[in-house]
Amino acid sequence: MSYLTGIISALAAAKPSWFSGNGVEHVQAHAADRLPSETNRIIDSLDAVQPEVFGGNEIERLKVRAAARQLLARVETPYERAWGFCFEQPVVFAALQTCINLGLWKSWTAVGGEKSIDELVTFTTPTVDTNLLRRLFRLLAAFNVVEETAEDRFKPTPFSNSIGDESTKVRASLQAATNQYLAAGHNLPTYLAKISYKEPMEINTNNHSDSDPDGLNFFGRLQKSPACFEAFNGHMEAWTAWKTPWTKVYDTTKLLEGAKLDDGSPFVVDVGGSTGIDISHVLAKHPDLPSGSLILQDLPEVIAKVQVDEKIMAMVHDFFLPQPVKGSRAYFMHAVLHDWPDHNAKQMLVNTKDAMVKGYSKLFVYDIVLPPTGASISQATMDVEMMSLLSASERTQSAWTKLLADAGLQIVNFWPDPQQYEMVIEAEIA
Ligand SMILES: C[S@@+](CC[C@H](N)C(=O)[O-])C[C@H]1O[C@@H](n2cnc3c(N)ncnc32)[C@H](O)[C@@H]1O
Repeated sequence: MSYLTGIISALAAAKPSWFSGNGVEHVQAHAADRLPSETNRIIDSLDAVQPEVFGGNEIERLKVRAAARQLLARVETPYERAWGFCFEQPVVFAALQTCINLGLWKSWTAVGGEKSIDELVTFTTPTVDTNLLRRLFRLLAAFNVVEETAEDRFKPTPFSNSIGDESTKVRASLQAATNQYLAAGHNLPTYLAKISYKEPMEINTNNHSDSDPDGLNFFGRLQKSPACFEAFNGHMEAWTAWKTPWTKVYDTTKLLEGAKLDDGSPFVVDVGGSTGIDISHVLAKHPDLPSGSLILQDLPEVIAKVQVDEKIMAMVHDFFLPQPVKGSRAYFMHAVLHDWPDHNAKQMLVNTKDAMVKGYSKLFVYDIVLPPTGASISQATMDVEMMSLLSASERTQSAWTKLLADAGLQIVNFWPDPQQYEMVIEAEIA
């Protein structure tokens, strides 16, 4: 990976001082022939970074992504950074959502190809004013959402195509932000002042309910609005699919040793497992498991829509009630405990522990473990989003250790994913 190491070194080398106060050099990157050779060399190596160079290696791609974001933080002036956060991002998002509302992405992705602005207008319902769409597309082209090939002509990009391709759940993820995340984020500073800057801990009356038109908390809103429910579950699917499958982080083959499988005993119970991506990873890795030994649990409205292999049993279960599946070899919770403050999370853990058999059952929690320093953008964003939406949080290693100990469980090991985003926490009855 020496090529990639070279790229990261080039990214790390670019510092504001390097431009010697020449504002033009870092603004007019395309006027390469007028720039000094060092500038050209750096721009050339940045331009050479294409998705193909990673050969499908996600770890290397994520390293370069992080370095590129750090590069911008170094090179941008404080004013430019502020402008990006507060002036650019809101209108780019507004343009993306408007085109979702008009059905443009879906229609364009279905046929594909470069289109004129007039052809793009025909994809919209209701029909958008041509000049309105031109203005939105000018912005989207500047942000590389679409490619501008000539005046009033645009090509789709992998990103714009993915918004129009429902299977990617990118549209659902954007829509979930419009439905809930943006209003809550906008409200957070006011809400924190209102509660005198105490750390939010209330699950019913909280920042989300403060920003919701009917005063509902996050899950209450999902239950009331099918559109919010659909968007959030889509976002969950996209997020879970983006992560490393837990069966690649912890070797589940170890669970087969000593497992009772021939008497109809449960093998893995996925608690709050949503549409079943994680439990399906177990079946994919161990296709010979007996029918019914893999169990997916979630709320009734989620289970009603689940489509999993017939070997997986989908079951309605509220995790604040006693766990009805006793003595499973493993109980698994992915991105579930991070939705709840400690006192609620402890209740869920106690309910699980009470169903476990000491010395046989294991609990696996797959969640972010915040490092003492240097949390990534993805980890730290998730932590404050949890505060904003649910009065919940991501946890450090010591917070996990304490939470599990309070529920009568002890941690056997932390298994970090190769992306360095989450860890599988292996635990058993203390
Ligand atoms: C953040 S999602 C995680 C989903 C899944 N484990 C994953 O990682 O993709 C949280 C899940 O908890 C479920 N949930 C919320 N409250 C619940 C409850 N009281 N009982 C069971 N499931 C619940 C939601 O429906 C949702 O599927």
